[in-house]
Amino acid sequence: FVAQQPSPSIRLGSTEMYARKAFITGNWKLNPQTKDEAIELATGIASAVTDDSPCDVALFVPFPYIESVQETVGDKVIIGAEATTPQINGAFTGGVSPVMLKSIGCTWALAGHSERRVIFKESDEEINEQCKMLIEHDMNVVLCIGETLEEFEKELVGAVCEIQLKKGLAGIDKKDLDKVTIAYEPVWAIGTGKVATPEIAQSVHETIRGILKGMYGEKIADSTRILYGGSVSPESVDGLVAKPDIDGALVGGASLNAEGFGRIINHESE
Ligand SMILES: O=C[C@H](O)COP(=O)(O)O
Repeated sequence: FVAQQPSPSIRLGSTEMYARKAFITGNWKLNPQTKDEAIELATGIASAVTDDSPCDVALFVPFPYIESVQETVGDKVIIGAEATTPQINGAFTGGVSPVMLKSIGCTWALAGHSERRVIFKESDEEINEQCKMLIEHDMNVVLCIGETLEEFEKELVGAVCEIQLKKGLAGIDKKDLDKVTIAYEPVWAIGTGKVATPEIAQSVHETIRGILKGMYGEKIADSTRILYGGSVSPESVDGLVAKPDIDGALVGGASLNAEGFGRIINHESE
């Protein structure tokens, strides 16, 4: 069982249909507070991943814990970074580059999380540089996109997703889309307990897949995994992942509880 390089799709016979394997991912954000707690949490999560689990599993964890957590989970869980710096070296205090991450065996990272966009003021252009640099170094990226509550209320969801997708993926070639996962995270649902209904999330995911189709063609759009993020819980996961265009979840708060996240990993699947 090797989870480090999940195959995003399986071609079904001679049809143009692609089956996307579910992908459950956790984002620990600025948690937990010590390395020992991180190892304990990772141990619990890894024990929930079995050969019968219906998905690939990844955890995006704070930089100082990456190596210890990788050792803890072995090849059961992908371990990635929560953010990266697109520059490779030089005077960029606090930066962590893809090359540094690769040197410790870490080949996955998030880009464009709304907390990076809002709190750390990362622009679409900077996020695009991060994505391109990760791909140039043969790493995998989960590009996060999503609208604010105000944009949602003004019915700008499709427009916002299109801008963030097109700017985030600008200059990224079709042949590299197998290294890209998209996470749709409505800002109003993050950490608020207000999960988007499966119907709302499905409708946005369908729109996102349509935008990807326009950018890269049907095959790429059909094989790219699109995750939902925003207050996903053990109770809400089944309804979300049952929808045809929701290929998994990016889970914040609920990934800090091994039992609950284990339930999300081992969600109901057909
Ligand atoms: O990256 C994860 C998202 O920000 C969702 O966080 P949440 O599950 O705590 O709402």
